[in-house]
Amino acid sequence: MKKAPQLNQIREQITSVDKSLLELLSKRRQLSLEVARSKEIDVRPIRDTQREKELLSRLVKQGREQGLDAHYVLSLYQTIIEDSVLNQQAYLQLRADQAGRKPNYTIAYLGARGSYSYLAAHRYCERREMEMQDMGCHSFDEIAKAVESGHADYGFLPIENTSSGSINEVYDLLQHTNLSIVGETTIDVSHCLLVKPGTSAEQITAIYAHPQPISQCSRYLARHPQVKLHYCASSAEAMELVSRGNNTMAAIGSAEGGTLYQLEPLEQDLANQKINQSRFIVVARKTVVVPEQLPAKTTLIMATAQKPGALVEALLVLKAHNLNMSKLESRPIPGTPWEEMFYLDIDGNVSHEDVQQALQQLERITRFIKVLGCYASENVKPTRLENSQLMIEPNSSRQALVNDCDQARYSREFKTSVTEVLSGELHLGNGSLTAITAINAETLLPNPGQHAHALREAGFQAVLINCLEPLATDELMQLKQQLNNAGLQCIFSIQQPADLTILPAYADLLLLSGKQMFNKELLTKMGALNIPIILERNTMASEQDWLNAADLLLAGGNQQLVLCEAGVRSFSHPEELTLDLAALVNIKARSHLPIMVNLCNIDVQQQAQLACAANQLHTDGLVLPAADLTAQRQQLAQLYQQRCQ
Ligand SMILES: O=C(O)C(=O)C[C@]1(C(=O)O)C=C[C@@H](O)C=C1
Repeated sequence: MKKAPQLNQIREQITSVDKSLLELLSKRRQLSLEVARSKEIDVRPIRDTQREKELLSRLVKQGREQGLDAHYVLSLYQTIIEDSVLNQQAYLQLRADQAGRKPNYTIAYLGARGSYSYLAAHRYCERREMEMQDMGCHSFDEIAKAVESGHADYGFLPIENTSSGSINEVYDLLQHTNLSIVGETTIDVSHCLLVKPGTSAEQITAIYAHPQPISQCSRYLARHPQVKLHYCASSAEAMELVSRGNNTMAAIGSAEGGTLYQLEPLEQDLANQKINQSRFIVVARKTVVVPEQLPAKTTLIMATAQKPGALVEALLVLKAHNLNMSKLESRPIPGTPWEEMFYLDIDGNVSHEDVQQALQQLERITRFIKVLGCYASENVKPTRLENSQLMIEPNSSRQALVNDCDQARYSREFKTSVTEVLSGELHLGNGSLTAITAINAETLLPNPGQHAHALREAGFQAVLINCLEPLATDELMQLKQQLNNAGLQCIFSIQQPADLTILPAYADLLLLSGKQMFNKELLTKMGALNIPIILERNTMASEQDWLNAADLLLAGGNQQLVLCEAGVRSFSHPEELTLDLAALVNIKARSHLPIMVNLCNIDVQQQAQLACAANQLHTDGLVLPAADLTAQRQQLAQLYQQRCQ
């Protein structure tokens, strides 16, 4: 028998190859900095996508000759180029700020060493070769105060997470502080199960974690129901507790943070979502000037006039100046019910003419407007290659994994005209507002005919029926008939796979509950139906997850699809849902599918105001919970009127 080569010898060779790879990567970084120096003198933009395309297509070709597949080479180099661009940006920004350079900087952040905020701050400083003195704080307010009072030079505040959405507390804080946003940074949040060395999985009886990681790892935790969960104020506190404890305890945190507490990762990638990232903003007392060559982002807050269409009017100003809005968020103004403050991120430099002009125009049509900061954008969009360049060679097993993003069925590239979904008098996607009310079957059943007419008269076009208990087929039939007789469409919600065996026969439309959004089998089955489907977003789903689910459904053949935003989880109040209004705008830009908003799971106090905001942003439909019909009739009249203006 042939003798197997010695494992140790092969590993030694791998170690030596890895060392050479790192040396080469370091050399490439140095060269990239030389390029930045040359661009500083010539005043050329950092990003040169033409050069990147040439470089990537050559590398993909050379990689193939070495037996490496195109996607592997492409994703490796996209990471390398992102690093190169961010280093060049950091270098040029530093050169611009040179006059104010200090030997070291005090950085205020949430939690203690090892927390995700600490890691973000650490990485930010490392790239800028800034000596960091860390100042852990207990709250966002404490961070702001530390910077305002001069005890810290910079503050790091988490602003959004790909799984749990915007962090409202930080947005609210920005309304009251005079600090400026001077930078941003995004980190991968990779949750691990951290234990004391020598601990085995069977020994663990308690897990310590911050509520945010607990909600982001819910599926992993559900697989271990016997383990007791302990909520902590920060990931750092959880790690500290475990480091002082015994082998029955584990913490959820990053592997990097764990090393600071002598903890080892027993399991990795615990989060429900594969891509889990957090974006932080950096605040300081003084503004910075972003050099010409850097892609800049300007964040502003504004309160629009109290009249219908005011927000759209403001957004049209940005459009007229060709300014892209990368984020839109709304928050209530404390003490002024029904009024809200909008937060906008614009791709543009505040010192540029187009941004200046847009701001002046906005000043004329808003009640309040303030620039929170202009800073270098760290959103490095990867350069893509043509699909033909990435075509997988025959016999490659990776072919099935190719996700042809440019040709995604939900995208505007795939279909230029907006999809219109018609069912009876309900018309979604034609620019008008459709109003749907959500009611439990038990409420409707005693007298469905009378109920249906009252709902129609109040201004609704459809009823979303929730069945708390399974209904008999004659009851289902009765509900549909009575609603249809009153001119209303009947929507049933699919909460679990079994619902699909009965409900389609008695519904005009079906709503797939967000809870089932990741259920591929169910998506495929609903894609095979010839009945309009409303696809609700899962509270933990990113926009891309949601669109991917839509794509799977469309692939089944059913093109009568409507998306429905129903709220996502946020950092500050993970137990409550936050309506993601920016998703409404983003999805409309990316997809031809109609999109509506379900307010049933949102805090009652905020529903009226959010309905107004969603209407101003041209939502195709609104789902409102059952309420007093006279009040709802008035609300709908106002919304329809607002829409016509
Ligand atoms: O060639 C350049 O101009 C560079 O700045 C280097 C580099 C790279 O890392 O390869 C980085 C950014 C540019 O967009 C293109 C290429």
